[in-house]
Amino acid sequence: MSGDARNGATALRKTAEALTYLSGFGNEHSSEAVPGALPQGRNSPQRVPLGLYAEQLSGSAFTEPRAHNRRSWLYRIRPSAAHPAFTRTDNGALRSAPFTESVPDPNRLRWNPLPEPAPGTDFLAGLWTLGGNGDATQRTGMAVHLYHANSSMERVFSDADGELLIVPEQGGLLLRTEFGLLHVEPGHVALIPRGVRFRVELLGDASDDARTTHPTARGYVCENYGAPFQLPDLGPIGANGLANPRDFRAPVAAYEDAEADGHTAEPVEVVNKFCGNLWTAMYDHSPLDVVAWHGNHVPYTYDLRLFNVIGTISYDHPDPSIFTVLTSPSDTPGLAGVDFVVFAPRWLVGEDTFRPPYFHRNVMSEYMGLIEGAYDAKAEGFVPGGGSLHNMMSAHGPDRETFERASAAELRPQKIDDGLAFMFETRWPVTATAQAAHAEHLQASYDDVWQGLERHFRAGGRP
Ligand SMILES: O=C(O)Cc1cc(O)ccc1O
Ligand SMILES: [Fe+2]
Repeated sequence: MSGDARNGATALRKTAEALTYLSGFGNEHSSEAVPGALPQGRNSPQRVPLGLYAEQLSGSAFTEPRAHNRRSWLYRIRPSAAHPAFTRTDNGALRSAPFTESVPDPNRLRWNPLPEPAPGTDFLAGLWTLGGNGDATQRTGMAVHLYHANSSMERVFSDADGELLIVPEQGGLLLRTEFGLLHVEPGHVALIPRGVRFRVELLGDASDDARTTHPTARGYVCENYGAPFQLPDLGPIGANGLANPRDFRAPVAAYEDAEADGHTAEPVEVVNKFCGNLWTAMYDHSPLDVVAWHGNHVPYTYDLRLFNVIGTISYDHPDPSIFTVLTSPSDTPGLAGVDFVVFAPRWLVGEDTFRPPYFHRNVMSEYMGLIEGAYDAKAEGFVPGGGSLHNMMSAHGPDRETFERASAAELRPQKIDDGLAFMFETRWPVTATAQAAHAEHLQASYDDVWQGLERHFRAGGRP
């Protein structure tokens, strides 16, 4: 990395670390980068302050119930409508629902991390689809993507097909969005709502040493075609707990204006994912030109280590739905299109209890990833940046080594704080893409982790 590039990365990180945010989940936020830019008392005045254009961005139908209604008003230098025609561009390794390249596979599958990307791979080019379900054109289902990038985006991306839940595993990210800037590090997540334009810039590792090497970024993305993620109901848990609403952070308004001092704006490539395909157009200005905004269809971040973990203080452990950070409800109450679940550091105190995840078969399909460290059901082979897929009704649970260790362990209070795992759990089976089903980094003998689980049964006697 050249001295200039290093200074650039350091400056970018300083920008990221100095950001301020608005607090709260689902709020009616408002923000202005220039005082007086936000119209007061109405959304669409005859003339918008400072000569801005008013524009509504709808994330729900106008007519959806108030509790589900999502829209924001953006006050921008140019209206979004001022752009040339989009033309098709290469989808790269991005695939969309319906997933028809492979037959749905009942086998337990596990992948190692993605291989190194070619030089100059930005976040968008680095997206690699593992699989998913539903239909992007019907706004149902979800896709699991991974990304591995080594270059900041210069172009801008938006996804008409769904919202993007970005789960970094390596490398900090600066997200420049229409609503302002967001900073995420591994252990945080970011949510870009449907249709919101953004650019991903790479910050590298938070430690100084790593910043002297070329920044790379790796992680996971859940593309949710269905209803926007919301906080789960808490039921008997009460009014507090799990992910607390005030810990979600939305950006403050910030805009790009290359023409500010009479300069000519550089053309900006804008890529739009629409019904499964990528489309591109060259804009004569940056679409990240929103000077003020208000509304509830906004991007946000959340630090997973702030998750208030609830579990047993007697015996057994609750089903992992107790670890739900965000849920996308489907049309059947209690049955999520997709849940985002985190296995955060926590104490295990259950008495006379097999403490790791139990053996089970689940009508829901579970994709699991690892952000850091280890996961308590797997002694080895499930590594940060890798992932496992336990599809509808497939039998899974602790590997042999974990089973033997946990069955013999002395049950003292034990802190699990050596890892951060997550799950995208969906009501529909996940069909792998061809590239995932035939990937070199697909593990050949995952089934073997359950080999050698010996018979201990003796009729008429205790083992
Ligand atoms: O499969 C997994 O590891 C996730 C999981 C954890 C747990 O404690 C119970 C059920 C479950 O699906
Ligand atoms: Fe499971």
